[in-house]
Amino acid sequence: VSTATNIAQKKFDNCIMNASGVWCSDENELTELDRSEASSFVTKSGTLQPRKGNPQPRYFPTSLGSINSMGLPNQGLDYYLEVVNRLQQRKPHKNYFVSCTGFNVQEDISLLKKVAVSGFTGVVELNLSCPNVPGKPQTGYDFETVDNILKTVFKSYKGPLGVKLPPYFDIVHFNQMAQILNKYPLAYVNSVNSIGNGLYIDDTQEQVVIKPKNGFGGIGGDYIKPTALANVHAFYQRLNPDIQIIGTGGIKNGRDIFEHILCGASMVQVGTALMKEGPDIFARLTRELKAIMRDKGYEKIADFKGKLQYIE
Ligand SMILES: O=C(O)c1[nH]c(=O)[nH]c(=O)c1I
Repeated sequence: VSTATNIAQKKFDNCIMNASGVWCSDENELTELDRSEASSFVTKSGTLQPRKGNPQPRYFPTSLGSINSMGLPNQGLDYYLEVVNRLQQRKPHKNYFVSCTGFNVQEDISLLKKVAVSGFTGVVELNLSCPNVPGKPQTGYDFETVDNILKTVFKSYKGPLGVKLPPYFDIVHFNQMAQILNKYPLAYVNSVNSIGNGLYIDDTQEQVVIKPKNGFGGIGGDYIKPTALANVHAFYQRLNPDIQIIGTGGIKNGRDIFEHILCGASMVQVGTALMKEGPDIFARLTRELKAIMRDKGYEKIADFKGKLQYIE
């Protein structure tokens, strides 16, 4: 059986990789991902200037997942482009993803211009869903701004580009977002980012567990899998077929990956579980997915991608 896939007409020999923000903040972590069974990696979202991010503690793992309010700490887009462009010199090289995010549409344009002149030949992921920069609204929940950003971006950036979206919780919002997204030549939509502004409490100390924002942070892990699957399938049902879906959220075993692909995902990304288990997780996940495919008689992921059945 093969777990290979294609995104933006690029071949990946495995449909499993990291989620932006996890194990991808510097060259060391990116190199560890590159050496793992993951078929690619995406960098931490790069900004125009490096950022320290929010005060610690700003990440906390729980038995069912995680809460984070990192605050977009990163080395700056230039750093990630330098690392990735060096890795992509090797023969053969994998196809890589670089994530970036600006604080307004002009910054998004500047970031993409940097990518264009850098010689990067991979795929850009524009993060529209960071929930943890105090005072910065979730771009993905401002539909007019999303429309304006994509209209402006696609005037100047001609390379393969996907967007990272927050989770939506209303059918009308799925419809409205799909209507906007279908206007643009997107390579893919990546659903979902963490569920923003959750709260986890340590009841022995009667206290929150992260410092920023009085303990409010993005939720990942088991808590968000039903929401992630719904967003993957909702967009799979609504987007025109040349906009692919990357499924992120609640993946920690082969079954979770199988379900994301059943919902329509062409690639899946792992966040919280990767943070807990490290890059060895990709060998385990690949083994588990292949075992499920063998049991069910599927040769390749196209055999079951998007084939979720309803109850008539
Ligand atoms: O706080 C972060 O750095 C962060 N945390 C998330 O859970 N999602 C994001 O897109 C980002 I940019």
